[in-house]
Parts: sequence; C-alpha cells; structure tokens
Amino acid sequence: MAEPVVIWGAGAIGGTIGAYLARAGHEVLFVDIVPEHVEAIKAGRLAIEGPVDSFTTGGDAVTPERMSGKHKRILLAVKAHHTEAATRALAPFLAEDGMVVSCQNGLNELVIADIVGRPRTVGAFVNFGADYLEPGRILFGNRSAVVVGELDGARTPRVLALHEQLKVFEPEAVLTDNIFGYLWGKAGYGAILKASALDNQSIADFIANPARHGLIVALVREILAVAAAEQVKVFGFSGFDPEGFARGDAAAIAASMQRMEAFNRASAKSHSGIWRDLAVRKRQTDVAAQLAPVRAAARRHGLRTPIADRLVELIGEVEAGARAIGPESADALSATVRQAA
Ligand SMILES: NC(=O)C1=CN([C@@H]2O[C@H](COP(=O)(O)OP(=O)(O)OC[C@H]3O[C@@H](n4cnc5c(N)ncnc54)[C@H](OP(=O)(O)O)[C@@H]3O)[C@@H](O)[C@H]2O)C=CC1
Ligand SMILES: CC(C)(CO)C(=O)C(=O)O
Repeated sequence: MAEPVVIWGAGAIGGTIGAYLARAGHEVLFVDIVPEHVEAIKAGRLAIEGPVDSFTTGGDAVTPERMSGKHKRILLAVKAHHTEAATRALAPFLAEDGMVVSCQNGLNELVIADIVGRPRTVGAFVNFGADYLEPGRILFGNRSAVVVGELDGARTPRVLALHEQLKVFEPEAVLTDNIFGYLWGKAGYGAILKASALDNQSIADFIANPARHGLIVALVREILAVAAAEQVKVFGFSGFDPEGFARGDAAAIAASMQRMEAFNRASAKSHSGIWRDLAVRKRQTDVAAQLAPVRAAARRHGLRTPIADRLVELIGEVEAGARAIGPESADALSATVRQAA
C-alpha cells in the first residue's frame, strides 16, 4: 500500500504490528499518548523482543496533540475503555473515504462506528500476545490469529489491500466475511482470560486447574448464549472450540481446554493483559468496557449474565484496591456459578 498507515495506540499490539510494517519499508505514523514512547519510536529505538522475533526499528511518531493531515487507514489499538476518547481524537484526521480498523479486544467496532460512521469502520480480531515493557520496548510473546473483515462482510478493495498489508506482520492473516463471528469468539475465550486475572496463576495454569473447570465452562457458555441470541455464528481459534462449549459436550470441552492450555503454555506472555494491568501496571482494566456490549445484548434478549456481572464487580474491587488478586478472588467468582445453578 502506498499511503501511510496510522497506528493509533502504539503499545503492545499497535507497536508490534507497526514495527513489522515499518521494518518492511511501509510508511507508518505511530500515535500514542506516552511522550517517552513516541520519542523512542522517532529515534529508531522501537525494540521487539522475545521468542518470536528480535529487531529494532522506528518511524514517524507523534502524540495526538501534534497530529495533522487526513489519513485513509488508521489502525486503532488502545484498550477498550479508551476507544471512545481515542476515536473522537482521531476523527478529525480521518479522510472522508478513510477507515478505522479496530485491532482490539471487545466489540469496539460498535463504538467506533457510532463516532465515525459504519462505512468508515472495519473490524479486526487479534489474538497474538504482546506486552509493553517500557518506552520503546515490546515483548512479542507468541503468534496467533489476525483476522480482518468489513462489518457487512463485503470483499471491498480496501479490505483486500488491508489484508495483504497485514500479511507482512502475520503471514497467515485471515480475511473473513464474518468478523463478528471472531469477535464473539474472542468474547467467549476472552472471558477465561478475564477470570484468570483474578488469580495470580498463568493463563495455562488457570485453564488446567480442576478447581476452575466449572467456572470456565459456565462463564464461556453464558457469553456464547448471548452470541447465539444475537444469531452470530461464532468461530474458534487457538484451541477454543465454541461449538463444543455451546453444546455442553464434555469431551469436546475437555479437548478444547487441553488445546487452550497448550497454546497458552507455549507463549512467553504467560498472563493476560488484564492481569498485567492489575498486578504490574496497577491501573484500571478494560474488563467493564469489553463486557458492556455483551451484557447490553443479553439484556436486549432477556438473558441474565450473573457470572459476567460478578466478574465486572470483582475486577472493579481489585481496581479500587478493595480486593487482592489470588485464589480467594477466583473462588468468589466460582461461588456465583454455584448460586446461579
Ligand atoms: N497485549 C495483548 O497481548 C493483546 C491485546 N489485545 C487488545 O489490543 C488492544 C490494545 O492493547 P495493548 O496493546 O495490550 O495495550 P497497551 O496499553 O500496551 O497499548 C495501548 C497504547 O495506547 C495508548 N493510548 C491510550 N489512550 C490513547 C489515546 N487516546 N490516543 C493514543 N494512544 C492512547 C496507551 O497509553 P497508556 O498506557 O498511557 O494508556 C498505550 O501506550 C486492547 O483492546 C487489548 O485488549 C488483543 C490481543 C492481545
Ligand atoms: C492472552 C491474549 C494475548 C490472547 O492470547 C490476550 O488477548 C490478552 O492478554 O488480552
């Protein structure tokens, strides 16, 4: 693609994708609110570290106040609770025929479309693991799914071109006509990651812990019931078998849990980004923002989501300093499953 790509939110996800594009000679403009990180990128000190790859690159980089011009392709990679503010900030710089691509967890496409319009919103699903370590340093923990698609599933020239560009980062990137199928799949799988953040266990250990089995199954099924009510055909990835979970098929669920455990055990990113926000960065997470559209959809369909509701409450308590991360907090979530049964 000849036009520059804007990476809005150049942390773990945006920084990694942008670094690959920059290294391959694509013109990249990184935008981030962390001035030291912006300076490092500008100075050519954006380092990708870890088992997947190791290289240092850089590119043009600005904080949002210094942004200018009109851009056709903006990849948004901020946390879900920052989506609205970031989209409002980027909107003046989005060309009339431009697109914002949500490289995020959650159903952020709905928020973005409300601000810049559905025709200027493109969906993406990312499941690779990365951690922002410090300004200019990102751990690329493992490769995993990268999927893009127009919200209405059309194979437009712009999404075909975007797909080709993303292959520079992930050669197996997928172009889909059902992006919401992947996003709801991540909502189901991502619920496990969110629950795991209540404990200090790694994602793999949390999934393998027999004490968490009932919680994981009930939580995933609760989310998938909402997806079913929304009439979304949900896709699996990285060992996650949504159909097996939705059917309540014990053998399929056990096999899926084993695959998800193995997938996560092989990653250098041992804990979820949410756990990292709570335990390492000591800051608010985007759990409530990620689950808001899921819970809202549930209410529209007259469905209850007691486990997701409690998960949001418990994470909120940790964020507020009123609860510690540990087995007791995961037990408190498990208790909801018994009450709901
Ligand atoms: N990390 C991972 O492995 C994965 C993450 N995801 C999803 O990807 C998305 C991005 O996550 P991740 O990269 O981990 O997050 P990071 O916090 O590492 O990166 C986001 C960056 O955007 C910055 N930012 C916040 N608000 C704005 C704004 N208004 N304008 C510009 N920059 C801003 C952040 O600054 P500050 O830190 O100061 O807020 C940070 O530098 C999230 O939705 C996450 O759930 C999906 C799959 C895997
Ligand atoms: C664990 C991971 C990287 C998915 O593989 C993730 O989505 C997260 O940390 O939020």
